[in-house]
This record gives sequence, C-alpha cells and structure tokens, in this order.
Amino acid sequence: MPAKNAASPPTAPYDLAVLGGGSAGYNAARTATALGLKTALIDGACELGGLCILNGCMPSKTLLHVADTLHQARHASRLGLRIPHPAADMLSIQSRKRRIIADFAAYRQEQLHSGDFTLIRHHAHFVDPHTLQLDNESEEQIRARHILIATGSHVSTPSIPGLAQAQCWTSDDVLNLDSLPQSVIVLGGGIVACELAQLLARLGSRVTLIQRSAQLLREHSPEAAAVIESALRDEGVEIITGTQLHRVTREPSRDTGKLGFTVEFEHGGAAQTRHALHCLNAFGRTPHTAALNLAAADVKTAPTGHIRTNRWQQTSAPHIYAAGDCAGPHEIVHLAIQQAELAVRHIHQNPSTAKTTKTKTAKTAESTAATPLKPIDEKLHLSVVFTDPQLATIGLGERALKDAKTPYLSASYPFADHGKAILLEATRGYVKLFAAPKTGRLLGAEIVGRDAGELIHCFSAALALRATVFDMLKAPWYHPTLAEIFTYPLEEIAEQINAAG
Ligand SMILES: Cc1cc2nc3c(=O)[nH]c(=O)nc-3n(C[C@H](O)[C@H](O)[C@H](O)COP(=O)(O)OP(=O)(O)OC[C@H]3O[C@@H](n4cnc5c(N)ncnc54)[C@H](O)[C@@H]3O)c2cc1C
Ligand SMILES: NC(=O)c1ccc[n+]([C@@H]2O[C@H](COP(=O)([O-])OP(=O)(O)OC[C@H]3O[C@@H](n4cnc5c(N)ncnc54)[C@H](O)[C@@H]3O)[C@@H](O)[C@H]2O)c1
Repeated sequence: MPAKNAASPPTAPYDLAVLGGGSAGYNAARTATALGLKTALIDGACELGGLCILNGCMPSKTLLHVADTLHQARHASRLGLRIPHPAADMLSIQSRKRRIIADFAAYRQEQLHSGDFTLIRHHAHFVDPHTLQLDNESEEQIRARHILIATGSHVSTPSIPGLAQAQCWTSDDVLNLDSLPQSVIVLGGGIVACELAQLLARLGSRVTLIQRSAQLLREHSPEAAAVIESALRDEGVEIITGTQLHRVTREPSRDTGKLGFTVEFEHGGAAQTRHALHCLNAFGRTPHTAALNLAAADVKTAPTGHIRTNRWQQTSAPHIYAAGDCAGPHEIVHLAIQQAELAVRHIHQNPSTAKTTKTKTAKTAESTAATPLKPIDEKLHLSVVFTDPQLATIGLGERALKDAKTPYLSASYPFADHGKAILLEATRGYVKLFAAPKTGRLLGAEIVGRDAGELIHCFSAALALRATVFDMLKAPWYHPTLAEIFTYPLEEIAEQINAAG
C-alpha cells in the first residue's frame, strides 16, 4: 500500500497526536507514553470514556445480566423453586447501571487526565498531513510527526424511505430507558439487534425483529444462527427474515392516538406491515471519518467510509495510522486495542521516528519495545454474541474453510447430551471444532450455549499457540464442568486422524 514515508516537519512538537480517546485512542496514548513518545490526545466528546464504556459493551452487558436473572427467576419452577411475581423495576435497574458505568467512566477519565500525555478537549480535523486544527473558536493547530486516527463510529441511517425522518431509537436510547416500552420493532438482525431484542423481550416488551437477510447474524453459520433464532422465538420475539423494507413512518395510531411507528416491507412476495410504539434502528455503524477532512492529509477511505490501512495500521499517508471502529474490519474492543498498540509500536520501531523525543518513561518501556512486531492474525478472529444462549467463535469457520479450499476435519457435540448442561437446564446449542486433517492442528471453534463467551477462551489460547487436538487432550478437564464437553469433539477428531493412519 503506502509507497513512501512523508517527510516529518522539523518543528513538529509532538511525536504522536491521537485523534479520539475511546478504547483505541486511550490505549494508543498510554502505549506511546510508555515508549517515551511525546503524545497529545485530542477528544472533544461531552463525556470522555468512549463507546465501550459509555454506550456499548459495558452498559449492554450490565443490562443483559439483569434480564438474564429475571428470565431465570421466571423459569425457576423448572428447578422446583417458587419465586412469585419476578418483575423488572426499570428505575432501579437503570440507576444501578448508571452507578456502575459512572465508576468505569470516572476511572477512565482519571487515566486520561493523568498528565502522562497532553489531553486536548476539542474535536479536530486535518489541515495538512502533519497538522490538526481544533474545532473551536481559537482554531489552534496541533502539529505532530505521526497521527493516529481513532475517531470511532456512529449509527448508520441507510436510505430507506422515511427512516431518517422517523427518528428511531438507537442502541443508546435502549440502554438508557427508565421505563419499559410496551412494543418495539427492531430493524436489523446483527449483534445489536439480537442482544437488544432479547433484552427488551425479557424485560417485558413485545418485540418484532425485521431482518433483510435470510438468517440472523449473517456473518455466522446458518446452524449457529438457527439456535439463536429459535431461542428468541421461544421467548416471544416475532422474527421476520428475508424481507425488503419499503418505508418507516412515525404517526399517531388510529386506535389510540399515541405516536407510533409503522414499518412496511415485502416478505415472501407479499406486502406486510407491523406497528409498534417504538422502533430501534440496529442497521449497523458507520465510521466517524466524514468530518476529518482526510483529503487534506491524503488519507484514503473505502466506500464504507472505513480508513484503509495496511497490516501495521498505516494509512495511505504512511505517518498517519488508524485503529478501532473507524478502520474496521470488525468493530470490537479487543481488536481496537490491538490495532492501536500495534500502530504505536510500529511508529516507535520505524526508522522515520528515530528523532522522536525521549522522555523519562522511555527506559522502563524498553523491554516491551523489544518485542518483535507481528501483524494482527485474522485467523485468530474472536467474536462473541451475548444473547442467551451465547454464540462465540474463534478462527476459521466452515464457510471460510470451504471458501479458502482448506482441507479440514470437524466434530461437534450437543449440550443436550452433556451432564453439566443438563443439570443447569442449559441444553440449547452445541460445540463444533475444526482441525487440520493430518496434524490435528486446531483451525477454529464455534460454540452456541450457556457461557460460550467464556468457554471460547479454551480455544483462543490454543489457536494462538498453534495447539493440536492431541495437545488439548493432554490437558486435564475438570468434572463436572461445561468445558469438559470439548473432550468429545477433540477425541472424535483425534480418532479420525488415527484411523486415517
Ligand atoms: C450497543 C453496543 C454494544 C457493544 N458491545 C460490544 C461488546 O460486547 N464487545 C465488543 O468487543 N464490542 C462491543 N461493541 C463495539 C465497541 O463498543 C466498539 O468497537 C469500540 O468501543 C470502538 O472503540 P473506538 O476507540 O474505535 O471508538 P470510540 O470508543 O467510539 O471512540 C472514539 C472517540 O473519538 C472521538 N472523536 C470523534 N471524532 C473526533 C474528532 N474529530 N476529533 C477528536 N475526537 C473525535 C469521540 O468523541 C470518541 O470519544 C458494542 C457496540 C455497541 C454500539
Ligand atoms: N457482542 C459484541 O461483540 C457486540 C455487541 C454489539 C455490537 N457490536 C459491534 O457493533 C457493531 C454494530 O452492530 P450492529 O448489530 O448494529 O451492526 P451489524 O452490521 O452487525 O448488523 C446490521 C444489521 O442491519 C442490517 N442492515 C444493514 N443495512 C440494511 C438495509 N439497508 N436494509 C435492511 N437491513 C440492513 C444487516 O443485514 C444486519 O443484520 C458490530 O460491528 C459489532 O461488531 C459488538
């Protein structure tokens, strides 16, 4: 990709300017400071903390845990328990969530204000390849040898008639509800749609989910998506897949006069409509790059708006890097952090940065700096959907293996036949493993079931260390645990290899 390194201006006061202080930006600034780079972090958000802490992972998982507990209480009779009238108290649920999130945010804000790097509380945009101008009245300019763009993403509004005018809820609105909505239409069938549809249904709303593709969670296997779909349907969510949306309208209901939403779509060749008092736009997210004037820095974007980067997170302007949601390809936190840290280490090791300022902390970071750099390995892609059952995958799945014409062996085992899952009443789902035919080297794992997001980590370490099914079978597996289910597919693949001789 990038052909040549742009010349650094001699007067640049910062070694690195980081644009955005979310998961990617904060971790870039922290790493850069530890490596002795003179760093500025620029973020004009009203509240600092980033999407994950304020309106993403942490609030959604706090609320999903509450909804899960309520669901377990409502179904406690199957365990022989009598728990009369479990119900959601939305004000208490919300105030607990706000307390937890406020603590996380305060801690992150303390880290950002630590003084290790310069924190500038304004948004900014490029005026040339080494200069950012603050979006305030002073129009102050910040110059740096290197710049890392970590400006995140915002909710997409695709051009569906009426959608922009209807002003649907976004995930932010659902995560901040103080009262229970009576009915909600969820538009989209990705991770946000599935997690929040189940959240709302479990708290007591009537939920209809309308999805364009033939299956939910289109990036996952049809087999895994079918388990999630049947779990959601069994909990009362109406799911309509394979649709084409025609119009979203917000208008008073003819029966009650209350403002509500009407969604018109085509399904199975017939025109259909659904009405609800609320509507959630879960159509995905768009990189936050349009306001950055990237053209002034010669930074190229893909048609999706994502900033194009090479394997070191360098953009088309080699002294400018990008990490996190604004770069993709996956919008998840551990990847945003990995990308940011990789970019900063690359800046530090890159010969063009030899003249960077050495600060007091540089020495302490020497051992970390010495670690040889490795690009992020897409074959270790880890993903978790926090529905119940959860869906977690690592490495290559069946579709990717077939597309790449990679030979593989696979074996699966259902939780319905596993002792610990039976006693937990958690029999939905299965585990499935993929391994190389001759060596048994693990290539991927797919888990749908209780605690899949925890269980997948048995395989994230295994894949990173290039373990084989034979290595995994040397490990002790405690009884009775959910994790010991893996011994069945591991043994089955080992037997297939041994039988092939
Ligand atoms: C509902 C929901 C649930 C999620 N759950 C999970 C989960 O369970 N696990 C997971 O891994 N991921 C989850 N994600 C995704 C995850 O939150 C994001 O991938 C991650 O937070 C992105 O981090 P980031 O640093 O790229 O962006 P952000 O955290 O969005 O940070 C970007 C920062 O840039 C700043 N900024 C923007 N423009 C400018 C500018 N011009 N100048 C200066 N600063 C600017 C913003 O103010 C912001 O602070 C979830 C997302 C959502 C919406
Ligand atoms: N557990 C987690 O790790 C987690 C949880 C929540 C969100 N996230 C991240 O946040 C990001 C956003 O999640 P999301 O679920 O909003 O996005 P997504 O891209 O996963 O899903 C978007 C959905 O909207 C549908 N869609 C998009 N445009 C459409 C159109 N014009 N017409 C009809 N349907 C359309 C797609 O088919 C898809 O079902 C994801 O990339 C995800 O990685 C992660």
